[in-house]
Amino acid sequence: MPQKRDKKSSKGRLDKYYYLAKEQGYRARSAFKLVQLNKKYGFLEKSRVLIDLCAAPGGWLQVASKYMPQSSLIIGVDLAPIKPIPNIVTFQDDITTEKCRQNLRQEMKTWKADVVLHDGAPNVGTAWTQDAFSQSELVLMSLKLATEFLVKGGTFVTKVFRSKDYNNLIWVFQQLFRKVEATKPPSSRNVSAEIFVVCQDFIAPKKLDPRFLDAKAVFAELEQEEKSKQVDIFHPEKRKRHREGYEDGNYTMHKKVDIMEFITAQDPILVLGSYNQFVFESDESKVLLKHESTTEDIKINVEDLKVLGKKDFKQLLKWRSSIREERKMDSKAEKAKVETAEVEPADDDEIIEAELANLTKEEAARVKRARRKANEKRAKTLQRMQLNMVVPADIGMEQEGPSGHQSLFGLSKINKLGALQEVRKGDMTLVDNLESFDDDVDYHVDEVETKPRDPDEYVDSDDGDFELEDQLDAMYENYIERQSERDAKYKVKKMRAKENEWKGFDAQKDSDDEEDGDDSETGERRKDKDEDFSDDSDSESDEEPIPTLPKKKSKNPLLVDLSNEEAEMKMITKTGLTKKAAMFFDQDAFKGIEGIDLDGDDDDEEEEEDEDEDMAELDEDSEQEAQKVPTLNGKKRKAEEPLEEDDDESDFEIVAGAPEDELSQDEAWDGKEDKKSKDVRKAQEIGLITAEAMTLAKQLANKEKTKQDLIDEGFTKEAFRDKRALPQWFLDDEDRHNQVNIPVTKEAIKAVREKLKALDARPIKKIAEAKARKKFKANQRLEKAKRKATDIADNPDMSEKEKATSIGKLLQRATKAKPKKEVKVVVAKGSNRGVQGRPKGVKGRYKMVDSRMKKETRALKRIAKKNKKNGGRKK
Ligand SMILES: C[S@@+](CC[C@H](N)C(=O)[O-])C[C@H]1O[C@@H](n2cnc3c(N)ncnc32)[C@H](O)[C@@H]1O
Repeated sequence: MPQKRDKKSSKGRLDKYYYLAKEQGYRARSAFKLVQLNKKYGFLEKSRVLIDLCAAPGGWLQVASKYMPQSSLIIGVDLAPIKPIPNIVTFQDDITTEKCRQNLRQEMKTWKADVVLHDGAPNVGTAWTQDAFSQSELVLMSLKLATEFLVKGGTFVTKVFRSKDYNNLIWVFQQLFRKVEATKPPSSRNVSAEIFVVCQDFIAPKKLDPRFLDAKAVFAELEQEEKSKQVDIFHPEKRKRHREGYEDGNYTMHKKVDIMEFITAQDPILVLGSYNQFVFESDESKVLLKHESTTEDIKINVEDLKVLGKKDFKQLLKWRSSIREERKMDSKAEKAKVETAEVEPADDDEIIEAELANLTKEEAARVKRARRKANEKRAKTLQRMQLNMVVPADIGMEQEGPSGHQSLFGLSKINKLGALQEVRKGDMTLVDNLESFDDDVDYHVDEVETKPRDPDEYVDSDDGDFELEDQLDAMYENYIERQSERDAKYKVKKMRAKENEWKGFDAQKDSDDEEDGDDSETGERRKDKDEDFSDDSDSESDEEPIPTLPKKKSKNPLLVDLSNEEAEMKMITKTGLTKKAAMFFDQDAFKGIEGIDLDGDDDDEEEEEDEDEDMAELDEDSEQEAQKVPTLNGKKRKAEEPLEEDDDESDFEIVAGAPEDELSQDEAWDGKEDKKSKDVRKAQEIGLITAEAMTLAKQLANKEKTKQDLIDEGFTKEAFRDKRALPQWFLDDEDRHNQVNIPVTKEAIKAVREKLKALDARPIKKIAEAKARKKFKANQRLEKAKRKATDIADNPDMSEKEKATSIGKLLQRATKAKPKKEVKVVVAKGSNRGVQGRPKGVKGRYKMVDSRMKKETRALKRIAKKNKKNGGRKK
């Protein structure tokens, strides 16, 4: 059920002045208007007598009493009752009446007022029943009272609304005061048409022409040229809205119209902007009132259109759309009719020009959208970084990367035509076809993105709506892209289990078909797979990029030529390693290890940057290399051999949910097949997990050994031993004593230890998240306190000392740690003996204790003490 809208909070009514007023005990936020006016003109401090006309609820009176000298005479009058304020005289009257004048006279006795204030508004507190003329009249009436009670040289402060009468009023003020200034204090809302006129130095003429204070004479209509009010039907939005005053010829402040006007209007936005209220008066609209889609929210919203928030606004437009749709008011025939009736036939040049203009506009919109998307993405990443949820390395991987030659696959591009699905299947024909009409892809994209808007669509969903749609689109695209990325990663992981070398899509096709089973695999299932890997990608920085492609130069626009990069990779560094190898050993895990510290040139920043960029890829390669080892060791299959997915003896068979086995990870590498699957899987996931793997990887990278050497070494007598017929006791014995002696270097052991240490030190995801959350909340608290402190600091109404204490208290509150929750100790005796779960009458955290536990704790303490005495030696 829709929530009732809180009128007070809409339009940001509860702004900082509202809170400040609350904090400082003012009855109304309007008090700050007088504070600010007085700050500018300084009339209160030097006054002894003040009259506040239209003073309820008394905010201005409070300010006056605060700033005026003690024992000043302050009188407040209003139609509404004013709650008593110490040392202030208040009474209830209509300031336009003689009675009010008499009462004032009585209170003033022989005194003259130094200041007369007037903040009256006829509409306040009631419905908008009065018109602007009454407001101006009220001002004139207050001026009349001011002229009667003001001392010569006194000040008159009044609120006026910008209207046709404004200039006339100012002219009258100028005849009676030497200095007249109109001003809008910062606390007066911009959306309000009110301004304040401060009239200083009252002339106090001996004789006053009564026409100055006669509304009829002052507001006599000036002869005005009746301007043509032709509405530009092609650009209705250009019609100037008189936000801060009244439309010519229309002096009513509150305008209402039957809701059918809004429903049937060609431009509903214009109607919305022109009226204050929609009413259900006509028969047709009465039917609408009972319509099921006319919710309470809609009914409330239409009561005051000037305070509509964006959500309300959209809600109202959507409601209008639904009604129009239901009544078939948007039929194309009708639209066409309107169009043909309104649009004049244009010549060819005009059409071309219009089209060009349209295209430029669309292009600009597209660029803007792209920029916004990029900004959103960046903001999101930054936010995640602030939450410590990512490390910079992650960011690099999340970035789309420069479009064009840098990115490996144009996944988003091929995805546009559903080709990604085909690629998943391994069918490259569609993708290859793309090559020939690459431009078309862009064309299609543009066409989709910049489809001209239906005029009614425009009307029915404001600009904000489109922005929202765009944002959602951006998020969705981002999501899809990530999904395809993950799909690729998923495939890579799977493929790695079967294949040593990437064969390209074509070679991969068959195995992929088998592997994916039916390619019509639902999105649901694919999502599941993604989820399996999602933890990986979210929490680990070592996300895996797509494997390198074959060197064969491909003309396919979707494939990036990496030959140059590969050549670069092969460059020999000063240390004698290939650049690729040097970069591999530049990883954190190898830092500080003498033998592996291969960075020969620390100062070469450029190279370092390059290395950073490619690190992920290299890491991947190295992992692949390392992961090939168990395959080669355990089973003699040549790297170049095609895969046989269904080979039962495949070393990389991943057993789903295989039970944990107790074998050491090292054993994963020595060719033992059955129980090692878990270790192999771990090795696949984590990469270089063992010292042996490190050693082999180092040897490979240093070119001490070739792949062939490793394959050859894999041919041991152990590798071919058929263990199926052997008894378990024998196998266990063999496992224990017949270990293949693999030479492991000191450095490798150290590196592995470092790596494991780093892994241990890394908090688990949940802890990291909780920490991030805690930090985020603390930041928020601090931000809030800062905001409040700024408000206090800006408050002109507080002394420096007051400000300092308030801010101090605020910060103290913000930084104060929450008291630790107490744990109640409950002794398990009496009614609590043998109680399962929470004992009766115990709230919050508790701990059950019993006498046995007490004795045991004491005994433990005693033993510990004894041991300490004996220097830790046991007897
Ligand atoms: C904006 S409020 C004044 C707020 C006041 N300055 C304060 O700070 O609390 C306007 C007031 O004008 C009063 N008012 C309007 N017409 C009046 C009239 N003819 N005579 C007396 N008061 C009137 C309303 O009752 C309302 O309380």
